[in-house]
Amino acid sequence: MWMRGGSSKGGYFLAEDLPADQAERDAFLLAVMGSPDTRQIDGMGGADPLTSKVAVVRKSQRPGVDVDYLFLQVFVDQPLVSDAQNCGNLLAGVAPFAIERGLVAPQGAETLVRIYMENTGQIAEARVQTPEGRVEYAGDAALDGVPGTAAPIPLFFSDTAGSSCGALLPTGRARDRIQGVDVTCIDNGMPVVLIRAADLGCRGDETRAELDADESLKARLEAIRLEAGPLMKLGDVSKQSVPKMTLISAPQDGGVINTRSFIPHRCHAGIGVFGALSVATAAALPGSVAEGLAQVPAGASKAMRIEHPSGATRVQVETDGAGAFRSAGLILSARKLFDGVVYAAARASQREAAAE
Ligand SMILES: O=C(O)/C=C(\CC(=O)C(=O)O)C(=O)O
Repeated sequence: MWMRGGSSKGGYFLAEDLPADQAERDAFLLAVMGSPDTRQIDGMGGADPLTSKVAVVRKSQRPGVDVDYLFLQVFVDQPLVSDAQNCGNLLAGVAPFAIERGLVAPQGAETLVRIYMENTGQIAEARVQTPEGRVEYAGDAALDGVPGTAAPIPLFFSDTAGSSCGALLPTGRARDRIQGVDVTCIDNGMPVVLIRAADLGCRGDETRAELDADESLKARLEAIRLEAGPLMKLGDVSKQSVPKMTLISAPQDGGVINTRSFIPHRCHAGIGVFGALSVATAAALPGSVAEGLAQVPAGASKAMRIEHPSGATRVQVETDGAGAFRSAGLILSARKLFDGVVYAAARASQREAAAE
């Protein structure tokens, strides 16, 4: 099934429909998307990292969990399929897909689906509108970066710190200096390196196209990223899509902070879901590079708008007495676009790349 999940789009597969062997599975998915090719002309991918994504879903054997979700990023212009990151946007489509495929029975007007996120070993809860026992996609929830409105899918997370790096602050510090630039390395659902835009000669409000065209900026970011990877306990990240690199600047539209995120080689049209949560966490962290830029609301329960090129992502955060994030929620939506048969035959080069 092809679905929009949040502000991303991708293929949703039942685990049992994919080859069990990982190299065969990856070769098949490269062929499905048409990678590597900047246009992905021979496949379903949309020539953008945000539309070259896969969700693999299965019924869960874990107590209290309905389905397991594995996210796979299929690179556009490299023969790589990576499970090293999670994706909160495709996550929005997992619960409707699970109901559509009969993995979860509808429970009345609204169905709660508990999802184990295999990439990070953490749990998310999603609520899907299911009047008359069927998924309702139409509704009035708007998402910046997605035209129109759709039925809201509230998502809730209570345990996202150290998702891939093992600790909220993987270097043990709120601020590090890499390649002469102050950075904050953080992982509250997504490994992210925050850098003040001004420290790299940027304003922070550049368009996605302007930033994507800035080869010297991208080279600088990549050099910092390759050094940050091992410091963040991610090892060699040269063939990985994490950590994400986020330029921050003062909010321009009443939000907490303004962002431009590289995921990691192209600028995001908005910001990832867990990326936004990690940035929100850094914004509230004393000593981070966001200090002096971020406008963080007072109180234990915080409505935080993270500004990005398409508008803002709204995250509702609950903190404990000491100000540490305890849980977070946000409202996304998803839409079923197509359900059918995808035709793909891996070429020898795709099989060889996937076997490496
Ligand atoms: O950062 C990326 O690669 C893009 C994402 C990931 C995401 O959703 C997240 O951070 O949770 C997206 O917008 O789909």
